[in-house]
Amino acid sequence: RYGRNRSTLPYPPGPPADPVIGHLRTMPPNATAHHVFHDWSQRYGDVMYLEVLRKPLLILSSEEAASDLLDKHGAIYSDRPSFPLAERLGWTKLLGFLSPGSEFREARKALQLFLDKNKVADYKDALDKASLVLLHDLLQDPKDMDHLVHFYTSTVIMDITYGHHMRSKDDGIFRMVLRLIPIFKECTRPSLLDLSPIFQWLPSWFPGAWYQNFIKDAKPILQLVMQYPVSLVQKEMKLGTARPSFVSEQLQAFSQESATTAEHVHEVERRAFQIMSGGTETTWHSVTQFFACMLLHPDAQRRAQEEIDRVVGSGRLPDFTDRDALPYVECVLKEVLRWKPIVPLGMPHKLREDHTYRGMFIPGGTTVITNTTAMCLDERKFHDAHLFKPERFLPKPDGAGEVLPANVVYGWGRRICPGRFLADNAAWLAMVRILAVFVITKAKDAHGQEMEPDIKFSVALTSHPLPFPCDIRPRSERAAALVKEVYDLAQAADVLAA
Ligand code: HEM
Repeated sequence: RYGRNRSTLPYPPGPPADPVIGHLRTMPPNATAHHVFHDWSQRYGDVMYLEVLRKPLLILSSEEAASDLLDKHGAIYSDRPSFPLAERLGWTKLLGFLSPGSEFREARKALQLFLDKNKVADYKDALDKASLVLLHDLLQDPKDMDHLVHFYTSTVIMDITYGHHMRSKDDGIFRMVLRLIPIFKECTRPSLLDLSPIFQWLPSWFPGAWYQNFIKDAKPILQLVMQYPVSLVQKEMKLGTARPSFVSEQLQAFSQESATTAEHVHEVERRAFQIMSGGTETTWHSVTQFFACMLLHPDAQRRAQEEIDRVVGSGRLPDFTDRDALPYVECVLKEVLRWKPIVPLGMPHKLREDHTYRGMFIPGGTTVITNTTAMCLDERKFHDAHLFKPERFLPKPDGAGEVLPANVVYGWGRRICPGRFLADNAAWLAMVRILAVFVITKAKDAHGQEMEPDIKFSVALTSHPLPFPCDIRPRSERAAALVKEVYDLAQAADVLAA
């Protein structure tokens, strides 16, 4: 039910446009769009309207506007725009890209049940083990921090999703996961396909048709990563050796309903892949970003460590039972997520039918972008928003009593991130244990001079700090010995259980 209503109501404001092509020339590149949209929002307001080659685009830069539209009018604001490159990769039936309907509801329900707030308590064991490996490996090879953090988040996801126990970085499935990193980055890059499907027929040598080779190379990798781990679980189920996991639960559920068909198996592959693809990289970004924040803000690092020492002492590692007693650490986690949002422009939604908001007309079919960066830098909500100040979240009078709504970080309405409770637990445990054991300081150059960190970010759909030098060492010999002890015990228990 799309229609134009120009005569009665104005469109939301936006920057000046060219005839016919609209804002095509003014659209910023992906890597800087969040900053440019933030600047524009200061001039044109928190509800901005643009058109690129007649395709309508709405940019929401305040929590109020996003909540009014995407939460309160979720029935019409929960669709996704088309992602031509992702579609050509065969991702149309992945939850993140599905339009609302029965397939969406079923897939969403399966993921929500598996990642629900109470259910994620079952994964604390997996997090505990994976975090011990992270601490242990950081002692051995601190320079490999970024890779080790990625291994941590991947280990957790592989364990709970496929029951696959990754023992080393040479694990075949982990090596497959690594091959996904450049693919995920490329698939949000604008291409000629965004302009018209006709460009899918261009030959790969044609200028600008880079995506042809990309699709050819990426498709078999994606197919392998989707199918292979599920096929392993199927084999293990036949042998009776499968560990409990999302995939084994789903396959069992399908087989109880009726005879399992190839389409059932493909559906399980897609759902599991969606957990893997949504869950490994995002949490990885947040923990690596935490290292950057601690390096840049030694006072915050010290204050969090003092709190942990006071509450937990030095005789054991912190665990989830300590969480409520560590309010400052909680603030550090929130500030890491606010200061540089992991998903700087959220994931776009699409409006299904014409709508009126604050007396302005928004046409059906509009792509809606939530400018998370602008919301996190909103000075009305966050004093000195550009500064990293965890205490802003402490209640008054110790802090400023500021609040970071979960939606701002994890999205909106019917599309809110289903993995948010797991992400929160995984990031918290890694951060609190790293703070308990390590001190993160500036690295020194060959002349013994401290190197001033200049942290830059690689931004596509998600944002990740580019490699930065830092020194990560145990806070004391006791702390290092404790990690080794607990790690050895956990390994021994694992061998016994296997
Ligand atoms: C710090 C970590 C994470 C952040 C910041 C994050 C953020 C987001 C955001 C902003 C969205 C888009 C919501 C919207 O459309 O309004 C999203 C969607 C999604 N996330 Fe996450 N996420 C994180 C971790 C995870 C984890 C651990 C999983 C899975 C285990 C996951 C699975 C998903 C899925 C499947 C969707 C698509 C939902 C849909 O389209 O209905 N995410 N996430």
